[in-house]
Amino acid sequence: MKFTKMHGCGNDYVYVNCFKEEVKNAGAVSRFVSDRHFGIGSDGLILIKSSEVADFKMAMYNSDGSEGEMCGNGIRCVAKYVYDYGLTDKEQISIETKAGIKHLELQVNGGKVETVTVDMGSPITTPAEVPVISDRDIVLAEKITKGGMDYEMTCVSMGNPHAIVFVEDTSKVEIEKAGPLFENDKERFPNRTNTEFIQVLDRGTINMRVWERGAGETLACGTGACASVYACILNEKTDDEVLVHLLGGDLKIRYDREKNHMFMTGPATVVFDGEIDITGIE
Ligand SMILES: N[C@H](CCC[C@H](N)C(=O)O)C(=O)O
Repeated sequence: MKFTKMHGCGNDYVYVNCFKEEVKNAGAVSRFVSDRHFGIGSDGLILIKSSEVADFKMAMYNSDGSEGEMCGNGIRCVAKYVYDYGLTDKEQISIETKAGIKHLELQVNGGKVETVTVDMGSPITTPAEVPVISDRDIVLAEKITKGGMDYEMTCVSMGNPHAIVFVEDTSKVEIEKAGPLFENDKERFPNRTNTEFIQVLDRGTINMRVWERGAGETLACGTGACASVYACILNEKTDDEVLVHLLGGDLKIRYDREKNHMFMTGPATVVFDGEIDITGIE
C-alpha cells in the first residue's frame, strides 16, 4: 500500500489515496501502521476518497482503530495532499466527513499549500442555560472530580466529543493519569471523549494539551482547539479570536458569531512518501 506521511502541528497521520489504493479493514490497518515500533508510526490513518456530495471525502481512524467523525489537523493535510499531488487545482475545496461537509481555503505559495483555513462548522451545543447532562454536548463549567483532582469542565462537540477542563498550568497536568479517566467515563461519554486541558494566558491566547479519544496524548488536535476556544468564550475567558499554543505548534481559531461557525487556520506538512505491505491485515 502506497502512503504519504503528513502532520498538522505534529499530529501525524498516514494518508492513503484511495483513488489508487484499496484499504478493506481500515481499523486494523490503522492499528498496524500507527505502531511506532512495528509499523510506520502515527496517530492514525486517513483515507482520501471520492465523494458524491463534495470534492473529496475524508475517513479518519485513530491509532486504536476507532473511527473519528472529524479531524481538524487531518483535513488540512488532506487539502494539501489533493492540491500538491495534482488531484485538484482549486484553492477552495469541500470535503465530506462524518461530521458533515467542510469548506476549506488553501493558502498556496510556490505551487504548494502552506496553510489552510477550515470552516469547522457550528460547535454543537444544547441551550447553554440548560446544561443538559444526558447528551453531554455541552455543560458549562461543571465541577468534576477525577483521580482525586477537582476540575472545571465544559463539554462541546465539533461533531466529535470534547471535554474541556481549565487548569492553572498545563505543564503540570499528569495527562497519562487524568486523560484516560475522562476518555473512558462511559456514563458521561457513551462514545468516550477527547479531553483538552486549557490554561488561559490572556483574552487572545491559551495553552492546550490534549488526551485524544483512541490515540492518547497527541501534539495537537484541531477539533479540540475549536471546542476549547468555544468553551473559553462561553465561560467568558477569552475574546472570539484566539491563538492556541499546542505542544506541536500554533493554531489560529476564530469564532464567527454571525454564522455561529468556528474557523481554524494552520499548517500542513508532508514528511515522506512510502510503501508498506499490508497483506493479511487489509
Ligand atoms: N481522536 C479524535 C479524532 C482526531 C481528532 C484530532 N486529531 C483533530 O485534529 O481534530 C476522535 O476520536 O474524535
